[in-house]
Amino acid sequence: MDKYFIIDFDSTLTRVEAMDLLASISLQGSPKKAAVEAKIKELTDKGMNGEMSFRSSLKDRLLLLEANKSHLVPLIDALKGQVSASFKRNKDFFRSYANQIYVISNGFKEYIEPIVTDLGVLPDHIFANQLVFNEDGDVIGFDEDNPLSKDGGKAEVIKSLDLDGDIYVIGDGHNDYEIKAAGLANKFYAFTENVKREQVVEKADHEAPSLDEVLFEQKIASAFSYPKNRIKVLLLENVHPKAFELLKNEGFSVEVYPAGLDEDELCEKIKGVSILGIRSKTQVTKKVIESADRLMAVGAFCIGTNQIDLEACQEKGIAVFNAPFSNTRSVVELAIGSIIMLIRNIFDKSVAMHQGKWDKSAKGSKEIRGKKLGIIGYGNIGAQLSVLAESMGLDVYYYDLEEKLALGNATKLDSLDELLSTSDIITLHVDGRPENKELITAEAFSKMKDQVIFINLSRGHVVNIGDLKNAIESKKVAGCAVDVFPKEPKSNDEPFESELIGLPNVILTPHIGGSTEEAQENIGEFVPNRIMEYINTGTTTNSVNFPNLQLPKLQNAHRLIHIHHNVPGIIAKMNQLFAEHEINIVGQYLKTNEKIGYVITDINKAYPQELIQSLKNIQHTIKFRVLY
Ligand SMILES: NC(=O)c1ccc[n+]([C@@H]2O[C@H](COP(=O)([O-])OP(=O)(O)OC[C@H]3O[C@@H](n4cnc5c(N)ncnc54)[C@H](O)[C@@H]3O)[C@@H](O)[C@H]2O)c1
Ligand SMILES: O=C(O)CC[C@@H](O)C(=O)O
Repeated sequence: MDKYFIIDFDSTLTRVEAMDLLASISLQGSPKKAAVEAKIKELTDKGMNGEMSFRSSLKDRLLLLEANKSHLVPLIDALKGQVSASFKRNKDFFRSYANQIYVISNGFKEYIEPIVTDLGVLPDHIFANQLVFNEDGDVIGFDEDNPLSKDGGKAEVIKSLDLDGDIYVIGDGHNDYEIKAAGLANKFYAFTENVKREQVVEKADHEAPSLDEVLFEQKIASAFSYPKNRIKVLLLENVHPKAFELLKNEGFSVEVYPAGLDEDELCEKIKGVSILGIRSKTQVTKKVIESADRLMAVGAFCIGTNQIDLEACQEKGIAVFNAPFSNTRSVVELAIGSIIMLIRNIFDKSVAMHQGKWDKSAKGSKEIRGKKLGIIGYGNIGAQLSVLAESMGLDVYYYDLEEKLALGNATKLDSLDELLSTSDIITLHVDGRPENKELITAEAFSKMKDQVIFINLSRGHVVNIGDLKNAIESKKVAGCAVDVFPKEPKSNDEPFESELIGLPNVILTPHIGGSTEEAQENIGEFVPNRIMEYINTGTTTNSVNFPNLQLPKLQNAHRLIHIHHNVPGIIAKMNQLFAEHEINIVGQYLKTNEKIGYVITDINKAYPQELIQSLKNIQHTIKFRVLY
């Protein structure tokens, strides 16, 4: 039995309503423009939602337009750039099914035809209204004999086509649903890539957020082996809206949640999720990973990844990405600001002023110039701080577990103890690895100079808070800034509790070292781009737990991704299978780390399903994915 596809034009095949676009062209420069456009939009929606008869909606809109034949050229040009993304990428479908595809629209043939014939729709498979012009070329109406100018017109046209086969309707409006309601279609797909009309979706047999979804459902080859809208993304902890926008535009189904989730909540929520986005609060534990049934990637929308069980992710073939330097500068600036505020006791002075107390005195206030700044952890943040601090006259010392290049005139110290005893100001910029738990305890404080300034913008568990409190109370520490805490509230609605509350010359901030608009927007762009690269091409650049592979763009080939435990002989077994199936390898890329091997194989021939199964069955396989 043949399959026929009836496709709507406005807001389905193109992202926009052509009449809205025509209005903005024809009313260009007119003082009425905004008001008329709004009215046209309202009439379009009413017609599409079924709140108003279609014919009246069309008539009223045309009257408002004041359009002329000359406006059609720029309209067609503009529409060419507005073809829906999933239609654009599935040109093969239009070619292969040309005899079975019809575009039936209540819009106008004058602009529909040039757009859809470009896609490969046959001219005699296009049904639409026709404009009527006067001798000056002004639009004065439409051909009222055309069935598509009437309510129920689409059904009438389809009936007249007398198609012998199954009929599938793809559209966003009530008038598309009417075809199914008239008993003329086997299925109505509510197309929601551009606009989602709840009243229409409710009545549809299937919601199609893209053409890929329709093709997947119909078992027809599509540009994507798996429709992106079936890939669920869960974004927690209020990540920047940019991330939502990018992932949504990519076609994924994205859910956002403003706060963090605890382990049990996340174990529940993670089911069906392919991409998880978190910040520093959500703990992605082994239990969470074990509950995840579809997870492919985790995005840490921050620098630190200590909140993620990276090994458990590796074991399940889940790639983890972060933003290693998007908020570096913000943390450094806060460190500099804190140093100056603390060394001058500014916060306490300011609080006193707010209480009406004037305490003009230089006692305990110092310049930073010439003071010894000790940086523990000379990574991206530590090193950048070193440069800025030096330019402000601080004498920089650092200690790092790894060999690091000293920037400017900074002095590398060989032990933590040496740094503790040398520095007037100590600032922590180590990562949150478990071994750093309580790196700074009473013992460390006892090795510091008296009246030291102490700053922790790294991770809460790195410092024993009780010991810090004692050091402040005993005046060992003259001032401190703490941005990170062993226990932090999950959201802004939870109260903050700490032994440090109320202590003198102590700046407490709610883990906002990296929370600037610039940094968050940067992160909101950086992490989704890494994840999308991974999902679309297999590239793992910047992954923190996968071997990093930068892959070439794929052309006319299929890409197979195989993730396995790093044991000898896997690639030989894979290639033996390719040889057995007489499949030519056009590119193969392998990279391993201590735990896993990551192999990408590009092949130039359609692959049989048995090959896929055999590749999955290779012992030590963790995950297998076909990209195209
Ligand atoms: N407060 C915030 O909002 C905020 C923002 C960004 C980053 N951070 C924290 O800052 C940390 C550092 O960020 P980064 O980008 O500089 O990371 P990084 O990985 O570039 O640098 C960390 C450095 O610390 C060193 N290190 C680790 N443990 C050490 C130890 N015990 N003694 C000495 N050196 C040690 C490492 O060798 C590395 O050079 C992040 O891991 C994150 O936890 C906090
Ligand atoms: O924004 C966050 O939640 C964490 C910021 C910071 O700790 C980081 O690791 O980048």
